[in-house]
Amino acid sequence: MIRVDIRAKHFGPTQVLGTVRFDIAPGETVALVGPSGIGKSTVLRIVAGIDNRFEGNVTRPDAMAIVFQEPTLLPWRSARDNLLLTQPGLSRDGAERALTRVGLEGRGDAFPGHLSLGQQRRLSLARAFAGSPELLIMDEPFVSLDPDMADQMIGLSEALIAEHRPATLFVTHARSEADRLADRVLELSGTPASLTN
Ligand SMILES: Nc1ncnc2c1ncn2[C@@H]1O[C@H](COP(=O)(O)OP(=O)(O)OP(=O)(O)O)[C@@H](O)[C@H]1O
Repeated sequence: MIRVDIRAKHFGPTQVLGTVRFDIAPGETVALVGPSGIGKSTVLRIVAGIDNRFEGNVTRPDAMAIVFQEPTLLPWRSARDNLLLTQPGLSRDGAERALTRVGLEGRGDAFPGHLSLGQQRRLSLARAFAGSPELLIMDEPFVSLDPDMADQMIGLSEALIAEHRPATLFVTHARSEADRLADRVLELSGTPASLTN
């Protein structure tokens, strides 16, 4: 169980978040929506443990993966090494299977710069799921993709989530994405932004 209990978050003198409280059950997918600048990424960073400067508590599992807006791949390492370096327990065969699962069969030796943006995003997804995360966090993972590619990536994410069943929290601007992928949609509102659910 992921338990988020944020009571306040300030940037300098500005209070950005008030009470933000929600749980995510194992296997549940939750979308976080709200207007631009309200604090969605700030909530994600706190839930992920990247930002510890807030008032409140977050209970999260150790096995966690984060997918950012832009693929954060190591440019001088092959696609295979991008998986193996972050998942040392993964075998070479396991890496090949993970690449094949996202449509990158036989591309293990390719460097990220030689992959298309869509392929880089597929590799990021493969890397996120390779560690069998109990908690998956995604920050606008489908933004700036053309509609066809966004549709493919959403479909792939949906399938991987169904196979691995992590608790998933993702931010999106697109209500259609939230409705398609999420079991539950949480909306941040107000100043400072809050949410109790
Ligand atoms: N490191 C920082 N220092 C100061 N202010 C910040 C910092 N990071 C974010 N903020 C401010 O906190 C507020 C919330 O930002 P955040 O990025 O969480 O919003 P968001 O809802 O994710 O926005 P968007 O949908 O546009 O990505 C904004 O007013 C932003 O300017």
